[in-house]
Amino acid sequence: MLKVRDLSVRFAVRRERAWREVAAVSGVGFDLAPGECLALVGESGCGKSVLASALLGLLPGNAEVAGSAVLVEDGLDLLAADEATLAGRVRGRRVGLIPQSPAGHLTPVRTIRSQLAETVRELTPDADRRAGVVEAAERAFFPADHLDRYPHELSGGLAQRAATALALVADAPLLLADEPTTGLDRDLVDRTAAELRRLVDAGRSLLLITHDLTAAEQVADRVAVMYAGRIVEIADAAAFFGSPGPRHPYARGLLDALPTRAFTPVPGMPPALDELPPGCAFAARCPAATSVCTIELPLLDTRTRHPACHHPADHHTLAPPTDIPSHPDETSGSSAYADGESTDAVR
Ligand SMILES: Nc1ncnc2c1ncn2[C@@H]1O[C@H](COP(=O)(O)OP(=O)(O)OP(=O)(O)O)[C@@H](O)[C@H]1O
Ligand code: NI
Repeated sequence: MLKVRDLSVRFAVRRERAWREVAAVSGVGFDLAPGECLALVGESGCGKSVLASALLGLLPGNAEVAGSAVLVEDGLDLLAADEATLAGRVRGRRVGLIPQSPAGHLTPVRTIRSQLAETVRELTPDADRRAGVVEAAERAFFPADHLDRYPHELSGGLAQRAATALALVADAPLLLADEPTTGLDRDLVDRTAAELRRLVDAGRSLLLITHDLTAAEQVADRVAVMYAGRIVEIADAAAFFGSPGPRHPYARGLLDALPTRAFTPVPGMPPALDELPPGCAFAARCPAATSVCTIELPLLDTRTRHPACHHPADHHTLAPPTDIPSHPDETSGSSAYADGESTDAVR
């Protein structure tokens, strides 16, 4: 469905009377198949929404985009397409967006019913195939008795559901959902996750951007972990959330931060994107970092799936299951991470 290669986004910003370059997205690549959901996870500010905006041509004027994002069906490169093509043929029709801040995507002076009705008319010109407004609302669990309200009369969760309903009208084959479960209670999160999964099972491709690892686990086939603008690991969801778990120390840290797991947040903060260090951007926070990490930038190998890390957890040296007698040499050190001499440690 979609092939993204070497996608980078730079913002020019003025700070203290000098121009600086914000490296919001760097060298991102992934494929997305029909009937597949890829979850993009990572801390606030790591570049997830900028990536989605780049795919839809919705970046502001101070952004510079490089790379390609090709819709496989007809070879259209979303990054090279002009605004008329994107507005007339792509957005809403071929690529649906469930936006992160629904307020900005709803028209303030019109009711939800009128906005849905217009979108239904515009995107399904064939009257026979046209879904009713109530039906369109129901797909996103938007209650019919709230259809005559204006956006400002809705709670955050209801505005999110209205924006989701609008995004689903055209049955676009590719969906970008940017934090679609924000502001929803657990029950609605589960229902939204189930509806998204149903769309994927019906053949859509879904890029699910989320902080919510529990929602990602419910919906995704694969997980891409983003840190400081780069994808540092891509893994099958079952292996990522189950056994043997992710290999990148940051990805392992994200899971350990979950309340259902160790509940220990990754210490420290990500670096500013306008002053990234020369080596690994995670090195300063990483339990496995050594001197090479501060010098040499590790890159994800999308073919071998080797994570962007000099010392990834080596699944072959993870502690063996307790029912199998282990060789003493294999368990000494007991670190999940490969090698990394302590004399070489940064911290
Ligand atoms: N127009 C802009 N000019 C300069 N920097 C920008 C601009 N838009 C976004 N950025 C920067 O790009 C980085 C990535 O932002 P982005 O919104 O993609 O993060 P995110 O991963 O979606 O975070 P969140 O989970 O909070 O939504 C941030 O550091 C942000 O400040
Ligand atoms: Ni975002």
